[in-house]
Amino acid sequence: MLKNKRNTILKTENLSIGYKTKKEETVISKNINFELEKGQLIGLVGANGIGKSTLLRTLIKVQPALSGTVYLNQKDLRTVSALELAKQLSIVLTETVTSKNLSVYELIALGRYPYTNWIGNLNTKDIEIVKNALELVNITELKDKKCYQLSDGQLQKVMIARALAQDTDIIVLDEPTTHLDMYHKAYILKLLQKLTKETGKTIVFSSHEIDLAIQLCDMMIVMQNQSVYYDQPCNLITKGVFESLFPDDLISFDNTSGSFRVKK
Ligand SMILES: Nc1ncnc2c1ncn2[C@@H]1O[C@H](COP(=O)(O)OP(=O)(O)OP(=O)(O)O)[C@@H](O)[C@H]1O
Repeated sequence: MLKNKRNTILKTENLSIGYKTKKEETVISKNINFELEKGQLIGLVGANGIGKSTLLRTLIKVQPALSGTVYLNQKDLRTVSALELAKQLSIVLTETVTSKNLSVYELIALGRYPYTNWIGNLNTKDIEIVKNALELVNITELKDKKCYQLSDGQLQKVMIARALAQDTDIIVLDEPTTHLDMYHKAYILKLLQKLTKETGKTIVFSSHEIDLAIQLCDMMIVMQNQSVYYDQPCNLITKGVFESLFPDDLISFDNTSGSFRVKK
């Protein structure tokens, strides 16, 4: 049966990512091909330094592709203006929250910037969307707190609500579970899963929480030295992709439980 391509939100075609100076080009990864569909939760995993952040930065147009193409809603990313991009794609980078003096409400309201006038006045619809974002992430009671008063887990939820207020088709998060305890790692990823189902948005996140990603994601992008795999977690397990993710001297992947074990 032909797949319904209309649901594709973001697509890469023979994408090659890396860094270029006047003297040399360093290819971090190449032949990257995937199609992210509406309403899916997608986890991006791989060893330290393999290129996850480089890939995410290329997808959000912070750095150019070395070759190949990224399509956002069928349009070549190179031709998407900054304002169009802000209406279609939002980014959650908790490490870079510079405005911690703002209240939670004010920070989330900033998510409306692609739609408001230059003073940032919110109309009735904007206010409704901000309220809805607070409710979806279950942080309405935090709305008057200053961001510097929040724990890492609470701040992560606020940043997710800010991205929801931006009301884009796709939300990209770079390591949203860093600094969180086991419970809150699972909480945040489960929240992302719930949001994809309730809002129909596509959510892509990079993470070192491979076990959790296997349990919660619809699809996963697995980066290895020679290849980038894109498939459902169960298919990736069957193909043995996780077994070759790390050197096998310390940890091994258990196919039955879908998790890593330390070798004793
Ligand atoms: N600005 C840069 N210029 C040149 N090389 C870079 C730059 N930033 C990162 N790299 C290199 O690109 C490779 C991939 O780095 P990247 O940060 O994308 O990996 P990662 O998978 O996100 O790593 P981690 O899991 O440790 O965060 C590394 O070898 C890194 O040294």
